[in-house]
Amino acid sequence: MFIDFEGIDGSGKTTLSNLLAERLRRLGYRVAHAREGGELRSPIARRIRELTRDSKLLEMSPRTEFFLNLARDAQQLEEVIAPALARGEVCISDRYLYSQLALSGGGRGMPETALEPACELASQGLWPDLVILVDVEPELARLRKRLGKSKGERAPDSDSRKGLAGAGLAVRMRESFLALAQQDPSRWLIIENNDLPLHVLEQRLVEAVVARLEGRELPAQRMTPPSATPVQVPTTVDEVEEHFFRILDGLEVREPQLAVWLLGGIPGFAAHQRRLGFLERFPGLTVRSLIGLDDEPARALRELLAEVVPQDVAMSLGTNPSPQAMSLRERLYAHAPADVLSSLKRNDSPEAWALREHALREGRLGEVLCGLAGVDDGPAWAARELGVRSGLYADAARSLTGLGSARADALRETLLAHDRLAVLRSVQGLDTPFAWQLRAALEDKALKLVLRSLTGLSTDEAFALRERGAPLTKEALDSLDGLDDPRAWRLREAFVSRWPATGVSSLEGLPMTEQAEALVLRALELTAARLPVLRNAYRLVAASHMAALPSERTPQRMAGDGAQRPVL
Ligand SMILES: Nc1ncnc2c1ncn2[C@@H]1O[C@H](COP(=O)(O)OP(=O)(O)OP(=O)(O)O)[C@@H](O)[C@H]1O
Ligand SMILES: Cc1cn([C@H]2C[C@H](O)[C@@H](COP(=O)(O)O)O2)c(=O)[nH]c1=O
Repeated sequence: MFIDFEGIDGSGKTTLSNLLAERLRRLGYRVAHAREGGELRSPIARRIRELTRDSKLLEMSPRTEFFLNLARDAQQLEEVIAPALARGEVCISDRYLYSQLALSGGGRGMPETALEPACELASQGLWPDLVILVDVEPELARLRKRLGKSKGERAPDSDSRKGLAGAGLAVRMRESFLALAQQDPSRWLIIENNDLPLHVLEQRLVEAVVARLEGRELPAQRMTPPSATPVQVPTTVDEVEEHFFRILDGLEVREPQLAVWLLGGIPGFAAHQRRLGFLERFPGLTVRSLIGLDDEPARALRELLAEVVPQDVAMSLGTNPSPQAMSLRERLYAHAPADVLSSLKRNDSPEAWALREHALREGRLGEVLCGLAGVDDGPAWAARELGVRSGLYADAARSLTGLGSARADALRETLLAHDRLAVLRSVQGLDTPFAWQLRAALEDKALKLVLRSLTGLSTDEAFALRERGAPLTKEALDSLDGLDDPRAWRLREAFVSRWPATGVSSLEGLPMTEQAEALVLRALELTAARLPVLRNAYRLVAASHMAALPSERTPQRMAGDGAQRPVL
C-alpha cells in the first residue's frame, strides 16, 4: 500500500509520517519511508531539491520549477517507492505529485488541466492508495515552523526560493489541497492539525490506516476534533484579554513552547505573570518573549537570566540603545558576541563602537557588519569596504539597511551581482530611484521581500505596489505597520477578510480608535477568534492599556525599536 502525506509547509507531514512509520513497524508491518526524517531517500531527488530551493535562481520560471519538481518525484518513484511496493512493503511518502499540482496550479496559477497529463506521465499510473492531507491554518503552521527554527530543529532557510512569493502562497496551496481531496474523497483522508495534541492525532491516524490496511472502511474523510463548547468571540476589545488567556491556557497544555512564543512583545502585568510560570522550563524562550519591552519586570528578568541564556537575553534587547541595555551587552558579549553585535543597528555611540572594535580585533567582521545597519560614519564605511574585499557580500548589503545616500547606492550596485535578495532587504523604507528600480525588477520574483521593503513608506508608488500585492499575499498589509493614511485604512478594510491576523497586526503603533476597534472585532468575528488573530488583537489591546496609564507609571517602550515588532 502506498500512503502519501500532503499539506502546506509546517503542517506536520514529516512529524506525523515518521510517527506512523514507527507505529506500523511496531505493529509488525514492513514499512519503507521514502523521506524518513524529512530527507528524500534518492540522492538524485535531493540534488534536484537543492536546485529548486536555491535563492540565487530567481529567474526560475513556474514551468521550470514544475518540471524539476516532477523530475524529483519521478526519481523518488522509480528509485524508492516502486521497488518498496514491489517488495510488498507499505510505502510512505512525505509529498508526491499532488504537491506539484497544488504549488504550480493553485499556488502559481498555472492551469491544472495542463499540469495533469504531465503528472500522469511522471507517475507512470502509480498514484497513492491513501493520501493523508494534514490540514492546518497557515498562520499556525508558520508559527510552529518559526518556533521549530528558534529551537534549532531546522536550519534557517530565509534565503531559500521557498517562501519568496509570500505567505499567500501557502493559503492558495491549502485551498488547492482541499479541492483535490474533495474531488477524490475515497482516496483522501483529512487530518486537522490545529488544536489536538500530537499523540491524539497519531493514535487516530494509526487507527485509520490500520483499518485501511485490514480492508475496513475509513471512518470518515475528515477527522475533525470533537466539537468543544460553542466558540465564543469577543464582542468588545475589553473582552480580548480574557479570551486570549483562556485560549492560551489550553495551548499551554498541548504546546507549551508555542504558548511562551505567543507572549512575544506583549506588555503588561498579565503577560509578565504568565512568563514567570514558564521561566524554569523554558528560560530562553521566556526571555526572548521580552523583545520590544523595557519595563522594570523585563529588565529584572534579563538580569536574572543573563548568565543562564546569554544569547536569548541579547536577542531580547532588540536594538534598544539605552545605557542600561548597553551595559548589559558589555557583560553578555563574551558569551553571545554575534547576538550582541547584531543588536547594535542604528547605534553609533562610543560604547557600541568599543564593542565593535573589540570584535574586529577578534576577526568578527561579518558579525560586526550585521549590526551596522543605519550607521553612516567613517569607521562603518571602512568596515563595509573591508567586508566587500573579504567577500562578505550579504553581510555588507545588510549593513546598508536604512542608508539612502549615493555612496550607499554605489555599493549596492556592486553587491547586486553577488546577492540581489540581500540588497533588496537593504532598501527597506527607502524612496530612492535605486530602490524603486530594484523593486520593479524583483516584484515577480520575490514579492514578499519587495512588499516588506515598503515598510514605513507612504508614497503613491508604495500604495500602488501594495494594491497589486494585497490580493496575493499578506505582506502587503505587513508593510502598513503604523501607517494612519486613508489609503492604508482602505487596504486594511478591503483585505482583512483574506489576511485577518495581518490586518490586525498592521495596526501596531496606532491608537485604539473606533476604526481600529471595529477592524479588530471584524477580524475576530471572521475567524471565530482563532489563535493567531486573537494573539495579535491582544498585543494591541495590551499596548493600548499601557499607553493609557498615567505617564509616571507607563513602562518605557524601547527607544530605537519603533519599527520593530517580534517576527511571529
Ligand atoms: N500538533 C502539533 N503539536 C505540536 N507541534 C506540532 C504539531 N504539529 C506539528 N508540530 C510542529 O510543527 C513543526 C512543523 O512540523 P513538520 O516539520 O512535521 O511539518 P512539515 O509539514 O513536514 O513541514 P515542511 O513541509 O516545511 O517540511 C515541527 O516543529 C513540529 O514539531
Ligand atoms: C517553492 C515552494 C514549494 N512548495 C512545495 C512544492 C514542492 O513539492 C515542495 C518542495 O519542498 P520540500 O521542502 O522539499 O518539501 O514544497 C511550497 O510548499 N512552497 C513553496 O514556496
